[in-house]
Amino acid sequence: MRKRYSRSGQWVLDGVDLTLEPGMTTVIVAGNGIGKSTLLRIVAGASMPTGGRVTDRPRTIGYVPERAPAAIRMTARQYLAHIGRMRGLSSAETGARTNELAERLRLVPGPDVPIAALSKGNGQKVAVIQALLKRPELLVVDEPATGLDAPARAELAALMTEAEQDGAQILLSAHESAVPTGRLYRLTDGKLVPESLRGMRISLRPARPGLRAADLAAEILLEEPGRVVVRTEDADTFLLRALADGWSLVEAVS
Ligand SMILES: Nc1ncnc2c1ncn2[C@@H]1O[C@H](COP(=O)(O)OP(=O)(O)OP(=O)(O)O)[C@@H](O)[C@H]1O
Repeated sequence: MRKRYSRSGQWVLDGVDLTLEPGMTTVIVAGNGIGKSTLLRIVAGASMPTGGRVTDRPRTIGYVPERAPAAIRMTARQYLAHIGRMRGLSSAETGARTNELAERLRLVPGPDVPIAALSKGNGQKVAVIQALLKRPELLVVDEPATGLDAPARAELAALMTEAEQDGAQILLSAHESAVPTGRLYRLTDGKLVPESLRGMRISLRPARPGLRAADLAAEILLEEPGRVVVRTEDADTFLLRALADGWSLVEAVS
């Protein structure tokens, strides 16, 4: 899948290939402005990719965006009643689940005040409640740590574990400072690199055109055009062998 926001703009996502599994949490880690929200919006169906597509997306999707819409004049309960109707829940089911989740997340002062009058963190709790109102088969949470106090973060973690145990596919984004547990991928240069592949990225010029770095050494974790990723502890051995074979070093970044 690829995504850019204008015809001549940079690719924010440039060849992302990701499979989510039921009952498993997948975490995308990257710094600010790299494209985490872009990827999560596309997976949740809130935005279209420029190229490629999302296949077999489950029917019931819970999506918690990074910033909850704040300017809603309805009360949280009215808004959640509306979401419950759209998801095919009865008013009794919606009411019971609203009360349960509002209590667990400690929504203050409660679901009966206008969303616009809630604090930022409590507005975020309403965004979490709407995503979990009907048990999601796909749960997408953009930076679960943002804006919530410690007890609410812990409760959200518990709710996500419950969703995982119910067999949901879960996709989260995070910064390095607060990485939840799960299968980790780093988003870098528009691509996903499994976290187990973290190490030294080494750009090389081959000794002769057409040579592949993978033929040089067994230590390579990932080969991309013009560069490889090797474990940091293997970097010296790999580089010495490459230089001895006549390759040139262009750049090495850990
Ligand atoms: N609607 C949009 N129109 C144009 N550019 C956009 C739009 N949304 C995001 N971008 C750009 O795409 C890039 C990735 O943004 P995105 O919000 O996906 O990053 P992020 O990794 O979630 O960042 P953060 O951690 O700061 O939330 C940024 O350069 C951003 O400016």
